[in-house]
Amino acid sequence: MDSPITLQVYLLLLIIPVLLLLFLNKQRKEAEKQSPKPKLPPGPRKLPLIGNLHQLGNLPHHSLWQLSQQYGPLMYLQLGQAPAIVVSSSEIAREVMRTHDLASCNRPSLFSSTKLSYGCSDVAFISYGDQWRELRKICMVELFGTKNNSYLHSLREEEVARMISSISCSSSDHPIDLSDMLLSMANNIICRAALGKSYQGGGKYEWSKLHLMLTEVQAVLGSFFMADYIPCLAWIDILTGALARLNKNFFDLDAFYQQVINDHLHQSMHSHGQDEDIVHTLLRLKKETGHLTDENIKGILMDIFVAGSDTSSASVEWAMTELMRNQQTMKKAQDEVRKVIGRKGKVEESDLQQLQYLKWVVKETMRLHPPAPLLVDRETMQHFKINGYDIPPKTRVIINAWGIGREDSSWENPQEFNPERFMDSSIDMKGHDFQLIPFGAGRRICPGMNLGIQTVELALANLLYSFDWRLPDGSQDINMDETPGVTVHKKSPLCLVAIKYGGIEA
Ligand code: HEM
Repeated sequence: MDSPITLQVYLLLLIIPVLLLLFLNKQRKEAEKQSPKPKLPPGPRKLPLIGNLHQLGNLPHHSLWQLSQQYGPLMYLQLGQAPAIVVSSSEIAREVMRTHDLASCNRPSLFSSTKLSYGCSDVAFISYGDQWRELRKICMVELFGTKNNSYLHSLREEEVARMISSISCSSSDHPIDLSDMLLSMANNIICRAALGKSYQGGGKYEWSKLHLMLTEVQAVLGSFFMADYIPCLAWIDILTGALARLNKNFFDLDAFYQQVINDHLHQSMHSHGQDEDIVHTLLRLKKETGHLTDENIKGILMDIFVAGSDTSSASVEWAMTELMRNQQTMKKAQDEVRKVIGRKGKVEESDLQQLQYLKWVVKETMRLHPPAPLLVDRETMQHFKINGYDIPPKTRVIINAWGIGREDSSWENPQEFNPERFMDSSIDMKGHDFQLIPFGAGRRICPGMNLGIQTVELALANLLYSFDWRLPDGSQDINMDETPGVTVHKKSPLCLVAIKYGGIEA
């Protein structure tokens, strides 16, 4: 007797969800009719599920630049499930990073970066808001600002001098791996700034191990994209081992940072002010303000190690590469520095103001080879309009600084390496002129910009002053291929023969 009733119940259970879906669909369609569809920027057709991900290629700054030639400087893409705009002109960059900076200065919450930044407890990946403002102020005022000037200044001079002396010791018949030397120099500056006296050229903290872990982190950040773009396909990251690699890296790095912090707690704190390393400053602020957590401190350390060293070394590497391919420019830069410094023996930071041509060389290098060619992804928080197009909230913002540096309308013969183009120009690279934005612009501009620029200028000036450079016997040209990743390096290391410049000895 029960069975007809049970059948009716089953039927009802089936019909109700179907009716509900139909009802919701009708509601959605009506709502769409009432509010007109947003007018999105143009962009290429997308495939189901992956959208335009397949069009990013190995070197996304190149592929996106190509696409922008067809679809324009404000382009709309669907990256898996993430809607994104790609900005490829200085005018649109100004609109985004100045006019609509507040609406577009969030960071997307990515699976890999969230994990590595201790759940976005750092500065680079934390969402825009009060906590970001507070951490950022600590970076600008306490870590990289005038308070620490003299400490950072002496670290830079010591480490550049150390690099120059180890190049001097190499045989003038054999090529040296300049890329590797530059990376060690930049790493030593950052490690000593962060860890202070505990870090003596490696020693206790095994820099080589940390460096390997960080290199792997960069690779993971760049390649871990299934979970970041198509969450329902995250299992592919599990199968390919990306998740295991990420977990291992995080585990190793966390152990390293924990050890650093424990050791610092057992050391006597330097008095507030000169010569206080970054970890000591952060631990002091934690005690004084009660606002910082250990997660914040470890997150900021991660930012500094990941963002601070290979960006500077990559810039000098590219500058030397371009100068080797443009021997007349090399000669002008060397003549200038040798004339200004004379027989003093080394370039000091106080000399840099007089090296006008060298500064143009650095700007020109940053134009053609910004170390982070797509900056760091932002995400919009509110709706806004650019050139009549709607930009909805929660849209990723990708700014192609590499492409903007090659824009025909801003630069004459943009592919040419020509530092003289800055002769009668006031364009700087500090976020005011949107044609040249290697450090980004607006609220999220790089807080380590001054430290980065000083390191690059000082290292390059000393390399040009102290040595003449030639390609190893048998090599005709330099390979300009780039490595994929957040920071772009030369694919093959820059190997050169260094010949000590005779004009230095008195
Ligand atoms: C040549 C050297 C450097 C270059 C080219 C560079 C480039 C950049 C770029 C493009 C951004 C993203 C800006 C944006 O979103 O608009 C950034 C952010 C950042 N950089 Fe640098 N950087 C350099 C050196 C450094 C150094 C030395 C440090 C620290 C020691 C550093 C720490 C950071 C941090 C913490 C952020 C995140 C800021 C935020 O989201 O609020 N950078 N950098």
